[in-house]
Amino acid sequence: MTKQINLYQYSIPVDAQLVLRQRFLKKREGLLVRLCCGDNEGWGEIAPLPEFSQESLEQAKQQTIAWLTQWHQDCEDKLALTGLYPSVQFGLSCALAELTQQLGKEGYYQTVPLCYGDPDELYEQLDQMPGEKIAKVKVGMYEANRDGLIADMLLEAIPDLKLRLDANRQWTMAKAEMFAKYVKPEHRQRIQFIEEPCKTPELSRQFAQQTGIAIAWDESVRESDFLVKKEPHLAAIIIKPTLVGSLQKCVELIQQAHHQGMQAVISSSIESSFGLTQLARIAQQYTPNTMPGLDTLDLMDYQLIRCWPDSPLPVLGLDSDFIQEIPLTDETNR
Ligand SMILES: O=C(O)CCC(=O)C1=CC=C[C@@H](O)[C@@H]1C(=O)O
Ligand SMILES: [Mg+2]
Repeated sequence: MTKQINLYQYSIPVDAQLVLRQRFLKKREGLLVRLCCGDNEGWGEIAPLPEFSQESLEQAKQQTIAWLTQWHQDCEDKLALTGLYPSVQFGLSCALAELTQQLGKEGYYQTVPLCYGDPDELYEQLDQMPGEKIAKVKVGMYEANRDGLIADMLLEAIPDLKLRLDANRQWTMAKAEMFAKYVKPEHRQRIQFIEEPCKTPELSRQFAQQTGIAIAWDESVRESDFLVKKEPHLAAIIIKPTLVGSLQKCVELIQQAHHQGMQAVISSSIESSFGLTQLARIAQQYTPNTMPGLDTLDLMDYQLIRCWPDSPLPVLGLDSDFIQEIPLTDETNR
């Protein structure tokens, strides 16, 4: 069957305030691949996240071009993704899944609103949220007692609210204890989990044990020796597919978590609206009972090709100045 491939590179301006670990991110860059085979086509986004991904965009690009060239020549259509960078595996596996109609069209577009510190913004969003009220609050950036006060205040003010908190391994045990001191014991059950509260997983386990507050693994999931294993107080694993790898690998992690009675939460690595809508479809298909963490589109000034339902952001098409087609060899375009 005739195969055709296109590769695009995009660069979208982002909100001036976006700080990723040590650096300000001024633009979000990535690749879009389009695979065509006969009448079918599949798309994927490959967007290593600075400060989080090990690979650079340039490395991902070179690897993608090499894989695409091989795929174009390959008759069997079974070209493996093993050994590729996680972002490359993820983007290509999505394109292949779309190509072979294995990724459903429906998406889980209700996502957990993300709050970076000002709780007032949350009230209005939560007010309009249909169904289960869940919010995610970043902690560990300011004083731990302030984090505790805010969490307790939100839980007090909204009796059916559930919270997810994310400390990104920022707290020492003393700080984590300080946080917990301000959250009344009767409110603690409504914290679905804190993602990686302490500087090490072992300290996070101890914190959960002492306070009865549930935890989730996020950074740990990306460590090479990570195994999904139920432990006391461990409620969920967070899966950021761009940082984890192929769709198949993500699905395995999800199934392992579900078999052991834990939640698996599909979460953003600040992809464009293109990648985010695919993540919403993955969430709908594989974690339909767990609201995904995909509330990062508003960090960007534009959407890219595919729209997030009801987003007011302008949409860039393939003809926009923010997107460039990367020429491949003549053969691959034929
Ligand atoms: O999980 C979510 O709800 C949103 C995604 C999110 O919080 C993050 C995405 C990417 C990098 C980080 O800044 C942050 C995280 O620490 O989990
Ligand atoms: Mg996190």
